[in-house]
Amino acid sequence: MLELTDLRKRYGEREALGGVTLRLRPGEVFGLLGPNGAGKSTLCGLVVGSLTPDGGSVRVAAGDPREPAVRRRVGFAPQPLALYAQLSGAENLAFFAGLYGLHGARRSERIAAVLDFVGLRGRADDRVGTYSGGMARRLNLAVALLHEPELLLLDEPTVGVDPQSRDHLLANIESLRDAGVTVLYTTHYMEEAQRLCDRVGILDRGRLLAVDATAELLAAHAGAARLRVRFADGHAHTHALDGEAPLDALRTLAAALEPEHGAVERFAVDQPSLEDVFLELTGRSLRDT
Ligand SMILES: Nc1ncnc2c1ncn2[C@@H]1O[C@H](COP(=O)(O)OP(=O)(O)OP(=O)(O)O)[C@@H](O)[C@H]1O
Repeated sequence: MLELTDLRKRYGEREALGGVTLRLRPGEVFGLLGPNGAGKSTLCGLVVGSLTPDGGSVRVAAGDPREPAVRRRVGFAPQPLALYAQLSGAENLAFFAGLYGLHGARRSERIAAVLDFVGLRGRADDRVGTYSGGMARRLNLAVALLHEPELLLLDEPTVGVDPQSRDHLLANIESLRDAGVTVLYTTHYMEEAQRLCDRVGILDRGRLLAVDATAELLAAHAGAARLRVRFADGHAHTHALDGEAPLDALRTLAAALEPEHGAVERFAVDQPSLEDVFLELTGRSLRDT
């Protein structure tokens, strides 16, 4: 559905993408995970044909995304909102529907369908300037879906949105996946990627460091789950579980350390996360970048 081959992009001296090769399978939700500045927006711009590569190629359904017929197969919800604040939600949709070549009854039908899908029918006639950040993000998604794209690009769709809109957006992406839409989803929220994505690519400084199913990435790079225990005197102990049952490990630790540090006061099991994968691959924490 989407095929990137040795894709390169520079802005002057700055290399934004340094040779990215990636194939998205039809119907998969692919998470492109990387910190600010990793090159995620640049990659999206190249896929929708708004940027021109300096090297390599982008193929969408075996075509060039700069050709209008190919571009129409792609929906894009960009990170900077592409909406008119002074128009209502419905007027924004009508405007973009016109750009996609949707007219008459088909246009009205698609506008109603996407408004329902993102849960904004009740606010359709209000000016977008009065929307919350989360509602505007949902409308941004609605615009991207008007022409029923086969490939949907979502560039950080949940940044700065309230929890309710975030849940709505994530549920929307899940139903798009169920409907067979191929989704390329960029984020720096690893828990979202873990929840939604069939496969994840770790992008850092313009390079794809790893691509695999989330479970495989965790198994290969995130290490074991960890048991954290805190004792009555304040002593804290962390133990890598490595296949051991947490309660067995807790009993062993308690027997060994309680005589010196007093009773176990608190304990927790930390499951490995994509954050650990990022840390292992880059030596940096995703939160600190
Ligand atoms: N128009 C531009 N001119 C110059 N440099 C740019 C331009 N757009 C992006 N860059 C630089 O290219 C690199 C990749 O940027 P890009 O926006 O693709 O990253 P990103 O992963 O989407 O990050 P963010 O989430 O912060 O947008 C960054 O170093 C950025 O500063």
